[in-house]
Amino acid sequence: MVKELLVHLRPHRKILVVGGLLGLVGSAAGLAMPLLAKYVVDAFGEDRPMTGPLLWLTVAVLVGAVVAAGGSYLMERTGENIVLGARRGLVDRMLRLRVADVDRLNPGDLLSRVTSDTTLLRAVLTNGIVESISAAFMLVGAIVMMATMDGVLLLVTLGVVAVVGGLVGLLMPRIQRAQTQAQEAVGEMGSVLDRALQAYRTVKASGAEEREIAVVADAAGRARDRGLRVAGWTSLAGVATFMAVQIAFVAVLGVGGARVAAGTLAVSSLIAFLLYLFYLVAPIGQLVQGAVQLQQGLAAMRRIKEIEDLPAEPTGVAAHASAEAIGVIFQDVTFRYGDDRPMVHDGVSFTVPPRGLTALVGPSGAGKSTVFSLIERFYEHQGGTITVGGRDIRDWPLAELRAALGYVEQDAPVLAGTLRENLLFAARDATEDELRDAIARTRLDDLVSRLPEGLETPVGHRGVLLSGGERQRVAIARALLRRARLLLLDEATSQLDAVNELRLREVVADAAKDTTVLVIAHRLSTVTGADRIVVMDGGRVRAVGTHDELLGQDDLYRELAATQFLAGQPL
Ligand SMILES: Nc1ncnc2c1ncn2[C@@H]1O[C@H](COP(=O)(O)OP(=O)(O)OP(=O)(O)O)[C@@H](O)[C@H]1O
Repeated sequence: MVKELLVHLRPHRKILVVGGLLGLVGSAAGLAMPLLAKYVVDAFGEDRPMTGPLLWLTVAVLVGAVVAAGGSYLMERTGENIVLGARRGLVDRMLRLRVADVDRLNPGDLLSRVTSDTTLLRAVLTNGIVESISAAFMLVGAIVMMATMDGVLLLVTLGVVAVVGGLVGLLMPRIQRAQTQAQEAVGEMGSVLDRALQAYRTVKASGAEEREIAVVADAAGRARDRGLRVAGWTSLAGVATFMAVQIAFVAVLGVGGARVAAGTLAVSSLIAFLLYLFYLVAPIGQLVQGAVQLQQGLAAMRRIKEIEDLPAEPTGVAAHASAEAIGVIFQDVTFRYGDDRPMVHDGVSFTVPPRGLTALVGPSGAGKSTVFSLIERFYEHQGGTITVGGRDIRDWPLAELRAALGYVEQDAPVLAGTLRENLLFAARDATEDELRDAIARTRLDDLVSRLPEGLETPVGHRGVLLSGGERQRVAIARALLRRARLLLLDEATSQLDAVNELRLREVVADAAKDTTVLVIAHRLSTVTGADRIVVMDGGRVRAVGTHDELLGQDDLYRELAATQFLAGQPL
């Protein structure tokens, strides 16, 4: 794990070395001060002029302060760049993960890894490692200087420091464990908050505000408790450090005083030694702090690595080869969402020829949406073959396959931004004419003319300013602009008003003239207009035919048509 931490440091090593050197120069200037103070005291005792030593002392203070400030700025800057690098890497990986892996993860927890864990990384990489190096330098420097003053006093000091160092070392694994738990708690809090915000309207409509607030507050409380545990162990390490220096101070004062009385040690040497001893406080504190930060960084690194280690989908840019409609063939396809999950597709076979409208119908849970997920290769089917455009789906480069498909989800998500940005989301290079054509084909002209700023009107976070029917038409326009060769449309289950429903039907029928349209149908009007209907039940295809054929042949279809579809038209 330490190696992984260093990987993040590598690109910044030059600047870190410069910053580190500046820190060292600053420390060296600081280190020289007790010595210069000794000269001042000696000069005072020996009646020599003090101007020289005093001048040096002032120069050392100034140089030390300026150089240390410059070094610390460089380090902070590098820290920000390291966080930026880690965040970019993490976000890049997150958006390329496989859908199956994202299903298991939680959006709120993922967010906390990008925001909070990366910040911890900064502390360990800059303050932690670099300041620890300069602290170690200070420590060694101070010890060398102390050795030149008096060997006996040095041994007394080192003895005390070693005992405390051992004790602090024992605390480190506990700090790391507590920090991991604290970060997990922050992730959990993100998850529950995300859940409440995603279902914001449902929460309000259910009068569940209090309950949800309590759940999030609970999670926040857990994060606090675990944070406190980290603080507890860290404080203990701090107390041990403080005690070490105090005990050493008393011991040195006792032993040193006796040696001064015996005439084996000069008073100035004892003063300088004691000053060095106090100089040890900061670097020892810094080293302990560095070790704590290292534990925190390792905990954060573990959570970042968990995501970075997940496999990513292959990347690639799809050349838009053709806009020719393509068909789909499912042949004895088997699929389940996990080894311990039930079969969702248990030998699904059907053929959708190029062009025309094919409707998928079946009771809830029959596996209809899964058909779309497999065509988009959000998941990999386990048995049988899926052929798209005459080519096994596994032989398609992923980016090329998805470029050939248009996918309209049931709740047709609209992203924040303007209507234009939403329409061009899947086809950034579409021309103004193509855009106008898609708007006309999806009967969105009304909407555009009604919106205060037309296409440039922001449609709100998740498209809250649009109706359900409008959102679906925007999503279809998006798919058309992508010049989808196969349009996968999961029809909204929500009731649409007659005008919206008619428009949507016209749009779909229109698209089916030159594109293959596969629609998960929830409306009778859709199936009556379909060229063919595939009836799914319990992970299998039980019948294929037109509406009239199926009414005569298939009991389930007859029942579905009578009960499940909206009875908008007489049978
Ligand atoms: N991401 C997933 N992970 C695990 N199981 C899933 C996942 N998506 C769907 N399932 C399960 O697979 C089965 C088929 O789901 P699917 O969404 O394909 O059905 P459907 O026919 O589209 O149903 P509906 O009309 O209600 O949307 C269901 O039992 C569902 O619980």
